[in-house]
Amino acid sequence: MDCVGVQSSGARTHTNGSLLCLSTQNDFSNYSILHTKPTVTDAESSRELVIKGGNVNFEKVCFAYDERRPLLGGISSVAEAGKTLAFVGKTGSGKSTILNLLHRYYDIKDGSITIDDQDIHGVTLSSLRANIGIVPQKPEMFHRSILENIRYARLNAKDEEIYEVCMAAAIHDRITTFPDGYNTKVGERGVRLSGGELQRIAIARVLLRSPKIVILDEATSAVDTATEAVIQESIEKLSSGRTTIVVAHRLSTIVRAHNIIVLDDGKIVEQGTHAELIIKKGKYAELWKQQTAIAKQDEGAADTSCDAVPARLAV
Ligand SMILES: Nc1ncnc2c1ncn2[C@@H]1O[C@H](COP(=O)(O)OP(=O)(O)OP(=O)(O)O)[C@@H](O)[C@H]1O
Repeated sequence: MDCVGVQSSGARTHTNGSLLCLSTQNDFSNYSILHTKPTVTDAESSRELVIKGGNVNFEKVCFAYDERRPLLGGISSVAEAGKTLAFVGKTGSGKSTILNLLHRYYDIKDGSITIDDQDIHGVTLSSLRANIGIVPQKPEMFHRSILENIRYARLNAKDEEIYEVCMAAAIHDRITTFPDGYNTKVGERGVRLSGGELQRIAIARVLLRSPKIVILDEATSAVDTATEAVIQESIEKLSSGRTTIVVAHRLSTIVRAHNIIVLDDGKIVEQGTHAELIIKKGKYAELWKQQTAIAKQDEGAADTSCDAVPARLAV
């Protein structure tokens, strides 16, 4: 996980998906979680993951955080090599959980997830995570400069390479407007940066590492239309030539996805391209109608009909 170990002034541990940040001023022995055995570990027979195209296959995936409350009830779908698979659905439907399972923060209860025909439970965690780049909802930053925060993704990257990925992530011009430019300190956990800036810096980090598979958990917070357009531009650069699995809250960011899965209560209720789902006039079309209506209220410009995709978003 990109965020593990990023805070030079603290310690982190990651057991069963929970993340704990501790100050170095504390006596760690008081924290029992540090002595907790991780529940997700390498099997003795684990091999290194070998990426060919980056085909990700979810096969009847079942999962529950708590046995008494089943969450995912048999999710099957494929993210084809180099293509984009998007998950949408109401809050709590299990979208982020699917990303957590792919990254093996938790192990699935039933079914399988394979990458290029290799079960993710049969490969080493380090090789799995090295081949998947994550843009999380809340990117982790450490209180250093923007340059150092991005270089964290590849320690031997030259400054010029960092500028390049920032240009691709549509954040370079913004950074250069800061008085200290790339040397700007981001504040603890990046508090001095806006949500949109943090997301683009996280995209730049992944671009620097250049993995074949990318996971993008879109931030829920609303951004204005102009920011959305630049974020969209950077996401397109990120997705290009990579298998991309996106959890989307703003449907406008996934209209070009090759397949969109609509989840409800941990089950797939619809799937298809944006155009197919709009024609279907089901849950996705309803959500699209609601979001474009809100955009119209905000901007006073968008067309709210399900049939008309705004030109900027045309498939
Ligand atoms: N670590 C956890 N332990 C127990 N329950 C969890 C955990 N993480 C998530 N859940 C629960 O699982 C359900 C699905 O959560 P998940 O984050 O996957 O939903 P989501 O569709 O991504 O929601 P959102 O759109 O709000 O981000 C929710 O009811 C949530 O409360």
